[in-house]
Amino acid sequence: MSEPLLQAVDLQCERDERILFRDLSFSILPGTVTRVEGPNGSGKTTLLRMLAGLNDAWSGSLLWCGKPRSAQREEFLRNTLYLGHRPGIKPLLTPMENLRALTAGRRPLPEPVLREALDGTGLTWFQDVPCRNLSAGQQRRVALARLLIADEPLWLLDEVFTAIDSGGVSAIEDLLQQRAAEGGAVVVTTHHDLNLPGMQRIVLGGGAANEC
Ligand SMILES: Nc1ncnc2c1ncn2[C@@H]1O[C@H](COP(=O)(O)OP(=O)(O)OP(=O)(O)O)[C@@H](O)[C@H]1O
Repeated sequence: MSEPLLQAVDLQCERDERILFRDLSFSILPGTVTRVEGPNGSGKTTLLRMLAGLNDAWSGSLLWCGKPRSAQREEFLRNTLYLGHRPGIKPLLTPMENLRALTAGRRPLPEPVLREALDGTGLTWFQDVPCRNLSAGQQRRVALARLLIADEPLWLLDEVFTAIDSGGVSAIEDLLQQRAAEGGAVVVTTHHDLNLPGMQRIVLGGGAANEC
């Protein structure tokens, strides 16, 4: 069996004196898709932000490739793609300008590759329109174009299906499965009824947590 990319051991997180989850342990193996599920306010976004290194208010341990994540933060960040539940795009910039900004600081990608990614999300005719003039789903698609060019082995995706139409939903589901088939790992929160073959589930709610 291959080594986990990410391992969580006895995670606990408290918000406003309420325990969101405790004793939460799980492994994220290469080649897998994991869905974090639970009712509103159960801590899905909080957990994903913890995994992404964006929230330090927790206890327990997180290992990246078998070693404490804190000791190899740069390597972890280089190998992880996090998409938050907001599209995170700038309204005055065009989709192309946004995609360039979203990928800046990573491996520089030539313009045709970025253009192809936007084409792949159905934004061919909107590449030069300011994003504030796009619909909610189209704005989300700009952020999702990152998935078409991402080579990070670990994807942490918060509510990526929000505002996406049914054709887009199946395209994203295919992408997640493709990432796993390529040996990557995906952790996703969603209220959409995602049910991929072999999918692991982390169920939050009621102050306890289970891995299924
Ligand atoms: N920065 C913060 N400070 C204090 N409490 C917070 C903070 N962020 C989130 N919370 C609280 O933590 C709880 C979990 O929030 P979180 O956004 O993780 O839930 P969620 O499961 O993702 O919910 P939803 O399904 O509605 O998106 C909520 O009760 C929220 O009010």
